[in-house]
This record gives sequence, structure tokens and C-alpha cells, in this order.
Amino acid sequence: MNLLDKIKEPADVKKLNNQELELLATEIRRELVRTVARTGGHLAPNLGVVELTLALHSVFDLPRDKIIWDVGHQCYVHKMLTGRRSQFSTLRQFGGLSGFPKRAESPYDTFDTGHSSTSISAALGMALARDLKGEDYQVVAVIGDGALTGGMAFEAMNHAGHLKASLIVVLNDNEMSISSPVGGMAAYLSRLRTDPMYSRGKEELENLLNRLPHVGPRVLKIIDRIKDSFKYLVVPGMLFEELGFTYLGPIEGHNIARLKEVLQRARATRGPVLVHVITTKGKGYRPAETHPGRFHGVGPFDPDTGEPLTAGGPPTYTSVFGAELVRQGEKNNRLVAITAAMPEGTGLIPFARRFPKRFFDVGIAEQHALTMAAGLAAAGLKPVVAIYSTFLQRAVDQVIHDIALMELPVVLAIDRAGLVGEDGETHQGLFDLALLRSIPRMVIMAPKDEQELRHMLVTAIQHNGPTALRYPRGAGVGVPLTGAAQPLPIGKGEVLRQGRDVAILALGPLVYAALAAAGELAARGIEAAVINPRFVKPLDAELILTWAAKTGRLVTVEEHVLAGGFGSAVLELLAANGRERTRVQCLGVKDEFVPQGKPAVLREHLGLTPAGIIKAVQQVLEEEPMLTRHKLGTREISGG
Ligand SMILES: Cc1ncc(C[n+]2csc(CCOP(=O)(O)OP(=O)(O)O)c2C)c(N)n1
Ligand SMILES: CC(=O)[C@@H](O)[C@H](O)COP(=O)(O)O
Ligand SMILES: [Mg+2]
Repeated sequence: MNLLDKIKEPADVKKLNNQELELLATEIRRELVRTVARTGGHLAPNLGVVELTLALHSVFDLPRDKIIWDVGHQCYVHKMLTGRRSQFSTLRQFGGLSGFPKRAESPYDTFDTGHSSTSISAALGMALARDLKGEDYQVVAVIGDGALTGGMAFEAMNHAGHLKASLIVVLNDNEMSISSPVGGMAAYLSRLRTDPMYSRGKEELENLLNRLPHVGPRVLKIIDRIKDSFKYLVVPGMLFEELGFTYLGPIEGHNIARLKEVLQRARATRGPVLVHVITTKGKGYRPAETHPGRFHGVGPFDPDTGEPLTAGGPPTYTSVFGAELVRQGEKNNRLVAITAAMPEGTGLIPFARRFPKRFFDVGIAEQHALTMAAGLAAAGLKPVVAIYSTFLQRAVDQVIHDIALMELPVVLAIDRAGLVGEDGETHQGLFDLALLRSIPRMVIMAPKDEQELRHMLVTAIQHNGPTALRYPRGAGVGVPLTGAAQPLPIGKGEVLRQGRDVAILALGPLVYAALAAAGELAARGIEAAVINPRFVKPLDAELILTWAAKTGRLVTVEEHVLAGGFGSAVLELLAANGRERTRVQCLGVKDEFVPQGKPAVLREHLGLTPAGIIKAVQQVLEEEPMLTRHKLGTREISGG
């Protein structure tokens, strides 16, 4: 029996000595690589925190003490050590273990995360609640150097320092966000890591400063000032100290004995403490250490070589977007591209390489990205912000207040819209339409395939006002990518198939599921029209009202929550035009969060498939039980 087999709960980790913990670390790494090679997941971040997680479990009393994992993508080791190892093979699968911390999954998961830079705020909240209730436990936020670039982390540190609340922030510094981290904080951390002055003990330096002679008040003032400047030069972590934190570090994050020692010290310190831990992203697995960005989040791969297992296939929406943006950039030197720490994920690398001066990675700072785009637009440029649907949620006020109110021509290229799959609840892109549709002046589009995405990008770039186009994660439909992209008439949909019994309005690539459904329905004697609405705002009112009148029955289909989505927009249109009596079935996501799973499995689960559409069509037909199919074919439609 190996050591890992004996670990059922954190108390078992506490029984191990440092040598045994090192052996356990090796076993954990082996299991991480074996499992993630099959399931896909965030391998490199987890390989980097093996010793840190073991040290945290050794020093703190879980679940009495609380650990909050920022982003949460590095919580796999924590899950293995907290009674979930037997389910580890189900990681990120439908019905299996989540790839992120989940309170509903285990009492050892104290706070659900997924979006970056929330951990210190949550930890502060818990610490304040503990103190108000007169309780006694430790609260630890583990945050990466990338996540520390997010504004919320600064807001929380500023406040925690002000309150002098006792909490511990462990800064896991691996010199990487998904790609290279951005900005002054990254540079500061780098100086802390590399300057030999900083490896000296902080106390030693402070003692030295205090031993400087005290003389008359004027001289004292000057000396104090010199001491302060000197301190900035030589005392490690002065920035954190100024914010009110006790800074401990930097510490070698793969040395368990040292980690335990410093965490014990942090535990015994009153007020906010920051423990600066230096780790290697991907530690212990050569392909991940060599390519930490690629192994940040991976699909299934061959564990022997690190090579991905996925076969070829159509290009992704992301890559088609990226290539078209470069083409448009060649024609228009006012075009600039912005990402918030996701240059690879949003397909902007080709643009960044071709036009380095017109590309901006702002770090994990979605709000800043949107307002900066507004500034660029106000000063005459054409910004395209490429952003995941889920992360756009962070910056809705910036879209309203800084973009739409001034009618600034900013393009939101919303990637990962709809079901994203194995990342689950925190990452599904299911709210963007509801959030954006309510904003005056927004033009919102959804392409049915990757070729239409090209046309929509040009439409957005040419429009003189705020626009958004939403497209899914993963491979396109496989349609030919021919000719130059052409602007589409704003607010106009297209009829893809005629039919007199019902009209199916399917948004985005679900159009193809609707066409498949219509084919099957035809074989059963039901004639379903299929419409690609293209625009969620402005809706093609004329087209939709015409088909409502023609068939009296509509089915709307969307990969989005039903509340406030495309179907809602159609219902509002019908109501506003006295067509309330049109029979409508709306397919989409009901009032619930959608868990992790392969997108195809999730679509099956949610009925967003040809079979689900057929069922919805049957329902709108059955709402009129007096009619037979034959009668339907000859029935005179009175309309709404
Ligand atoms: C609000 C938000 N924006 C973007 C992301 C995507 N994202 C996930 S992890 C990550 C990098 C985090 O870097 P770091 O905190 O240093 O963790 P590491 O993976 O290096 O351990 C990014 C940008 C996110 N989860 N949340
Ligand atoms: C943890 C996180 O937020 C990202 O790493 C995210 O998982 C990336 O998703 P994609 O795989 O869709 O780029
Ligand atoms: Mg990092």
C-alpha cells in the first residue's frame, strides 16, 4: 500500500513526517498526471502546489480552519487529501467531481471559486464573521501571482490592512498567469524573488535600522526619512507591509519543512499576514514544466509524451475570429485588440504578433479592459475586446456606463458563449444576452457558423456604436471559409427552410440542430420552417411577426438562460405587437446553474438537441388537441 492510499482525511497527513510527506508528494504528482491525461484539466497549476497543499494540511486544522483557493483551479491536491480520492477519476465529468472547490461537495471546500481574485475578500468576510461571533479559527486565502493582478485582490488587501483583521494570504508566485503576468506587480514580485538583499531576514534589517543613533528632533526626522527610504530599498515586501500586512518570505515553495515552519509563524501572527511562496508551475512533469502555459488547462493527452490526443477537425470559432481580426487589422490601422489575461484562449496571439503596438493584454482586469476600450474609442480608435462570456459578467457596468451611454464603437467579441463543458457552473457562458440585451444601443449578434462569424465581425467593426457577437467554445461546424467577409444588414435574419406548421427560431449553431429536427419532422408530415435570427438586438421584428402570423406557432432555441434571453425577446416582441396568442415554446436553460460535463452530454441533458427541438415542436402542436396533422396542413391561420 502506498502512502496516498492511507490518506482519508487531513488528520492522516498530519501524522506524516517531512520525509514521508516528500514521498507522498511524488505519489500525488503521479496520480495528477495519470488522471488529468484522461480527463483533461488544470494540470500545471496543481503540480505546482503539491508541497504547498501538504504543508497547509499539516499546519492548519481542517475543516475548522478555512482555506479559500483563488480561482480554485489548483484545488485537485486538496480534493485528493480530503476524502475524494476514490472519485478522482470522475474529475470534471458530468455527475463527477468538480474541477473547482464546491461547498456542496465537501465541508473542506469553504468557498466556491472559478473567477479570479475573490479569495481575499471572501477570507476577510469570514475572518470578520469569526471575530464578531467570538469564534476561533484561522482563515487562509491562497492566491496566485496572476490572480493578484485583479483589482478585487487589491481592494480586499487595502481593506484588510485597514481593519487589521487576522487572516493569512498565501501568495503562490510561479511567475505565470496563464501566459506571462502583466505589469508592475509582476515586476515587483520578480524583484522580491531575485534581489539577494531580500533573502536576508526582515527582522535583522529592522533591528539594524533601529540601532541607528537617535539625535536631536530635526536630525531625527531626517534620519527617519532616510530610514524609510532605506527600508523601501532593503526590507522585503514593503509594499505589502505598507498595506498593513506582515510579509513573510520569499520561501522556496517545494521545500515542505520550510513551508511548514513559515506557515506556523504566520499562524501565530496577529493581524493580516502575507506569505510569499515561490513555486514552479508544472513542477515534476517535464512537458508541463517546459510549457506551463499549454499545460495550464489541457485536454486529454498522452502522459508519456505530453502530446494532445485530439484528432484534427474543423477550426475553432476562436481561431477563425483571430484570423479574421488580423485580416481586418491589415485594412484598418485604427483597429486595436484587447484581452484580459487570455491572449491564447481568445485567439489574439496572431493579432499580437502582427500588430504588437495595437494589442493590449491588461492582466486579469476585465473592468479596466472595458473602460480602457471606451477611452480608446472616445479618442478615435476601434477597439475589439475579446472576452469570455463568463468573464464579461465582471464588467457589465463598464459596458453600460462607459460604452453604451456614450454610444462608443467598442466591439465585444464574446467567446465561450453557451455551454463550455468541463469547467462547469462558474464558466458556462449563459448570461451574456440577458445582461447585454437590456442595455440601450447595443447591437447583439450570434453567428450560426464560423463563416458567418467572419461576416459578423466585419459588421461589428463597421458599425458606429457598441456591438457584441457571441460564439461558442470549440470547433466550428466545418463550413467552407471562402471569400472576403461582408457586412450583414443590421437587424435582419434569414430563412433557411420554409414550412407552414411551425417556425423554429434557433440562435447560433443551434440552427443546425433545428435543420436536422426539421428534416425528421418532415418525414413525419410536419412542415417546420427554420429561421436564423442572426440578431438578438435589434430583432428582425418583421420576419418574426410574419412567421408568427403564417404558422401561429414558434419554437425558440438558444444556449442561454431562458430568463432575459433570445426567447424572452421574441415573447416581448409578440406581446408588444398584439400577437400574444401565438403558441410559443422556448428552449434554453431553465432557472438553474449548469454543472460540468461534455457539451454534448449537457445539451442532451438540457434538450438542446434535434430530439429536444422535435419534442418542443410536438408540444406547440399538441397545445391544440383538436387539430390533427392533416388538419394542420390545411388549417387557416388566424394569427396571434
Ligand atoms: C475574472 C477571471 N478572469 C480570467 C480568468 C481566467 N484565468 C484562470 S486562471 C488564470 C491565471 C491565474 O494565474 P495565477 O493566479 O498566477 O495562477 P496559476 O495558474 O499561475 O497558479 C486566468 C487568467 C478567471 N478565472 N477569472
Ligand atoms: C481556470 C480558468 O478560468 C481558465 O483556465 C479556464 O478554465 C480556461 O478555459 P478554456 O479552456 O475554455 O480556455
Ligand atoms: Mg501564477
